[in-house]
Amino acid sequence: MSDIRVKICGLTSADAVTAAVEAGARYVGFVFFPKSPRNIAPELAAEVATQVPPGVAKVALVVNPDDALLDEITARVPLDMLQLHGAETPERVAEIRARYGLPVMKAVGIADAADLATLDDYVGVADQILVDAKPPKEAELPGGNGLAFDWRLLQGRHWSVPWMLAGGLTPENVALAAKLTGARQVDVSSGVESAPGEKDARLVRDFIAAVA
Ligand SMILES: O=C(O)c1ccccc1NCC(=O)[C@H](O)[C@H](O)COP(=O)(O)O
Repeated sequence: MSDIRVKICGLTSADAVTAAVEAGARYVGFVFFPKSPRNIAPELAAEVATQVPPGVAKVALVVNPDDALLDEITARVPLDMLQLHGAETPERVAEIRARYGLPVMKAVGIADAADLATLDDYVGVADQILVDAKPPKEAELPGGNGLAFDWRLLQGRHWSVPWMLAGGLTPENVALAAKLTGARQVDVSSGVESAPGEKDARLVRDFIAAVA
């Protein structure tokens, strides 16, 4: 048992949540970003979140959120963590953490070695960091693009907060990605879908089994 913790992100239905939980996911992610094919209404997220058992963290993914959006989501949905996936500054991360009393995971996009320095800005501010692929300039979405970065960039890197590897992970490549980077937590969205926003229960099982 490798005990790598898996986050399945972008769940949009009760069936998808059940598939993720039954397969052994330790985190389930809900995307609150209207441009995304994985966007979920707070009402539906609230409903499906109630079926998530203790021990599985319910994560709300937001992009440069204002307080009104966060007020609404946190009031309606029983959450365990906020994932900030935009250009939130360390100051804004600290503000959100203090205002909502929830752990915050800050996503940072990586394309080359220079981007790694940005991660350090959030250590000591965020509770966790999500090391993701940097989206292409023309991308509609700041994440969830199914693109990987060069995992060798992370070799020999250590952070004093828990971190998660993301970006283009699939059932086929996740074991190698974890081995090369030393990641103990991994996050996936597109790699376990049959179409954008449609989680495939078999791919979810295969992904988690690949790092079990
Ligand atoms: O998934 C989305 O649609 C999305 C929209 C806006 C910001 C982030 C988004 N997704 C991020 C993730 O699902 C993951 O945290 C991560 O980026 C992995 O995505 P993928 O490469 O698709 O596995």
